Amino acid sequence: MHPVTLEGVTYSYGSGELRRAVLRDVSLTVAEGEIVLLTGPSGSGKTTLLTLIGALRAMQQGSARVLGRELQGASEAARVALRRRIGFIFQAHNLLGFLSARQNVAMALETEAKLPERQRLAEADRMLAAVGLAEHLHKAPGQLSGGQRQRVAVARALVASPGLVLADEPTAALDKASGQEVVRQLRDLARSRGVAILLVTHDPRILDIADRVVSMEDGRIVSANRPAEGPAA
Ligand SMILES: Nc1ncnc2c1ncn2[C@@H]1O[C@H](COP(=O)(O)OP(=O)(O)OP(=O)(O)O)[C@@H](O)[C@H]1O
Repeated sequence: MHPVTLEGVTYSYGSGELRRAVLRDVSLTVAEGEIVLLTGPSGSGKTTLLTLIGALRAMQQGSARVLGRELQGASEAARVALRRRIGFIFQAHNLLGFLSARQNVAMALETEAKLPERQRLAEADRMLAAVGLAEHLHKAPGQLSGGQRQRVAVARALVASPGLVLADEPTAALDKASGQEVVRQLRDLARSRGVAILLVTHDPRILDIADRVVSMEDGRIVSANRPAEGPAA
C-alpha cells in the first residue's frame, strides 16, 4: 500500500458567501521511497494539501489514506497519533535556539517508546553524522549556517523512522548549493529507508532532484511529470 493515496480531495475555507474551494478534486499517490515535489503559484493550495496529508487539519470531502490510516472522519486522537509517524520540515527550521543540534534532534524521539536519554542522544548523533554534521553536535542553531540548520531539521524529521516526510519550502532561505545539498541528503536518506517525501517548493533549482513533479493551479493538479530530461540527479 502506498504511504499516501488521495482521492477526490476537496477543501474550502470560510463559510456562507465567503466559502471558497482551495482544493478541488485532488487525487495523488506517493509511493514508498519516492520523492514528489509539489509546485505551483502562490495560493494554489499546496500548503493546504500538505497540512491535510499531515493530519494537521480535518478533512472535508474525499478520501486520504496516509500510512495506512483513512483521514476522512478520523478523530482528533487518531490524527495526533498519525502525526507522530510523520516527519515535518518547514521553511523556518523551527529548531529551539537554546538547545544544541543533538538535543533538537533527540527531542523528536521523546514521544516514542520510552528510550533512555543516552540512547536518544546516541541516535541523534548518528542521524546528524548522516547529514554531515558530526563535527557540530554541540552547537546551538545560532552557531550554524542556514544550510546546516536545515540539515539539523532533516535529521530531526528522520530520526524517529517516519514512514513519510512532509516538507514545506525547506530551501526558501538557502542559496543554491546549500538548498540542493539539503534536498539531496533528504532524498538519499529517505530512499535508503523507503520513506516517502512530499515537498512543497517554489524553488526551480531543486526540481531535478525529484522522482516526480506535481503542479497545482487554482486548487487542482494540472500536471504530474517526471522532471525535465537531464543527467540523473
Ligand atoms: N486559514 C485560512 N483561512 C482562509 N483562507 C486561507 C487559509 N489558509 C489559506 N487560505 C487561502 O487558501 C488559498 C490556498 O492557500 P495555500 O496556503 O494552501 O496555498 P499555497 O499554494 O501553499 O500558497 P503559497 O505558495 O503562497 O504558500 C489561498 O488563497 C489562501 O489565501
